[in-house]
Amino acid sequence: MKRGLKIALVQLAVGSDKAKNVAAAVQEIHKAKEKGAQLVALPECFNSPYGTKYFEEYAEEVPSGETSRALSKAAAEAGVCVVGGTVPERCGSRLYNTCAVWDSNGKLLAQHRKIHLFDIDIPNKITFKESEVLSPGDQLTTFQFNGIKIGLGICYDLRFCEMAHIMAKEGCSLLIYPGAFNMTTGPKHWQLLARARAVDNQLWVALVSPARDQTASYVAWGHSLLVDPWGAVTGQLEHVPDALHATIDLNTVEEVRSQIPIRMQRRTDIYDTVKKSKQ
Ligand SMILES: NC(=O)CCC(=O)C(=O)O
Repeated sequence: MKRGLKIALVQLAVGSDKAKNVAAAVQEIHKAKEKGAQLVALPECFNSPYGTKYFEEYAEEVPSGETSRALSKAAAEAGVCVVGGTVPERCGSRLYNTCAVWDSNGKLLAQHRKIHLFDIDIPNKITFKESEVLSPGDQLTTFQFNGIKIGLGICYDLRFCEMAHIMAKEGCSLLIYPGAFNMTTGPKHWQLLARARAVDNQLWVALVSPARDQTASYVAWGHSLLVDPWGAVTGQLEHVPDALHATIDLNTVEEVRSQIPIRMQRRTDIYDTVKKSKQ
């Protein structure tokens, strides 16, 4: 018997008009529902241009801000789970890069703050320092929807294999990363990292990017994609606004895990990946 979850990865065009960005997201959630999606995932930084100079201006409280309220309402009206990409979140004097997840009644299911901030310096290519304005989150985030345990990461979080490994160990069959790689690292690492996390952990991996805007100060790579637990890319968009529809088949997770049983073959007497509990 096929046990599946129908998902839509929505590669939104993001501009400087916040209300327009949010309205476009709401419209795409309804469109995805019409095409049969049960879970709709949006990109990193979908209500604001991506860049440290924008975060303060576009930031809102989560879940009480206007973007959260619009997504919660859209999730309830469409009757779908919404993995709400990310927004710059204001919490007291701090800003975070945050993904909120809404169930099909519009109730907040999960809230993940990006743990690994995007601070890189590739001379003559790209220098970016999220930590100039953002604070890092300090916990891993998983949630259940329709009997499937799903783990969340945000963009640069994808580079950290320990995080994915722990979420897999905690029972996740699907990891979703709203992300916005760029024109330097995107072609080199975007698909490679998604396939690596999928094959290492024998689960589904979905990456959701904004569409590319050549006029933006940060040009996103696009290419939202889905990788299966064998490490095969089962669907990938180009760089223009679009949506990827697919079914997450849980049988594939069990098939790979039983046929290649690395989960039982780890030499944890020699090494381990442990989750530290917060004091
Ligand atoms: N928004 C991000 O975290 C970008 C990450 C990225 O581009 C990378 O190469 O990593």
